[in-house]
Amino acid sequence: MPTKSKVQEFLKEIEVEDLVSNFQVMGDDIYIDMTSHSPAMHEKKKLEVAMKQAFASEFGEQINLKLKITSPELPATPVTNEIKGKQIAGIQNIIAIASGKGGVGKSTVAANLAVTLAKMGFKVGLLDADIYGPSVPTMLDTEGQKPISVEVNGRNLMKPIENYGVKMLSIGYFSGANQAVVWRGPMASKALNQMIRDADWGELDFLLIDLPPGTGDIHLSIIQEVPVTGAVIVSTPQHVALADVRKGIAMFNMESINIPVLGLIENMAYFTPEELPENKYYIFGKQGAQFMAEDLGIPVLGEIPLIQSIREAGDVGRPAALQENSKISEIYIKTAQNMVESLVERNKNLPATEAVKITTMAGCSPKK
Ligand SMILES: Nc1ncnc2c1ncn2[C@@H]1O[C@H](COP(=O)(O)OP(=O)(O)OP(=O)(O)O)[C@@H](O)[C@H]1O
Repeated sequence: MPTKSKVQEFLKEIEVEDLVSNFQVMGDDIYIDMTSHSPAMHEKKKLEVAMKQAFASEFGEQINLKLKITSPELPATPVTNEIKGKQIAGIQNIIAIASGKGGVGKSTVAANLAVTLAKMGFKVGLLDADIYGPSVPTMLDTEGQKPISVEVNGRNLMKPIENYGVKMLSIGYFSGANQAVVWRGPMASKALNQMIRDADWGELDFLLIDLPPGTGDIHLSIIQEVPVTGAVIVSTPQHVALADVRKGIAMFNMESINIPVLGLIENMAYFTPEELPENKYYIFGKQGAQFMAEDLGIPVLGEIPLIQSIREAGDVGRPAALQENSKISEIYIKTAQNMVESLVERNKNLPATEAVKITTMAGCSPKK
């Protein structure tokens, strides 16, 4: 038969003591008043089921657990963003690059941003989480390479492949990558988690994660398990693409996720012919992203033109932003600076974490 002190001990053991405001034991009846972590109905239900199971296995099926679970008091001040998931030693900032829709150039933008940040003197990693269509190996000319295993502090870790000053991992480097298309969410997120946590990334200022397009369960599991500092959304100016941006942003703003959106990058914002670099043709419409960003209260970090050489550069594995003193490299430097500034702004809202260190690099200028 449970006693009050045994119940007290058990509440401590299962680490819910701080949620319990009152409890009584009367024979096999145990009354517990407690508060859930979140007001969401499913959270309360989850807590109830977990408590019932735990008590039945500790004190026997005959006990009668009478739970009263109330919602936590909503804080008077708005909740500040917090870093989710366990910190990854050595990695200062994890940025998710997302798009509401496929084919908007998210991977191209991620690859160009990565090489630009590296050129600016940051230590950069790029994780290709687009397991259904990995493009990092092609875009950064590392196709066919195989990450080796290294021993670090007694653990066998994957060593990321390196090119253009960027460390990278992609499912595309592993045999069986073709099977990834049939993977379900949990398998995919397990593979990704390994590429994040069982890899020798070393010290990084930024780990960019090229997410798959859309807003599926892979996204949810990555962004819930990985301590993402902020998200960058890539879109083209068309209405259909912009409509999906709202969905992407809504996902990051979900109560259980709450990852700040650092801003929007408008890709293929206008067309510029190679021979007339000052001419801009807004073939997909003008300022759509600008209006949407204003509406959603997020900054536009950059407007990347539609240029033939961006596509060609992606195909040959040398991101266009690497072309010294070109318009496109200038645009990417400005975009990366805006992203860092937005990150600094975001980090002001944070409790002191590793991520805050980047504030010392505010307004960073490109390496000479
Ligand atoms: N600004 C640009 N100018 C010209 N071509 C571009 C530009 N951005 C991307 N592209 C080209 O568009 C195609 C699609 O780009 P990319 O693979 O980066 O899209 P994505 O959004 O990552 O696609 P998905 O996530 O659906 O695989 C590529 O051929 C790429 O070279």
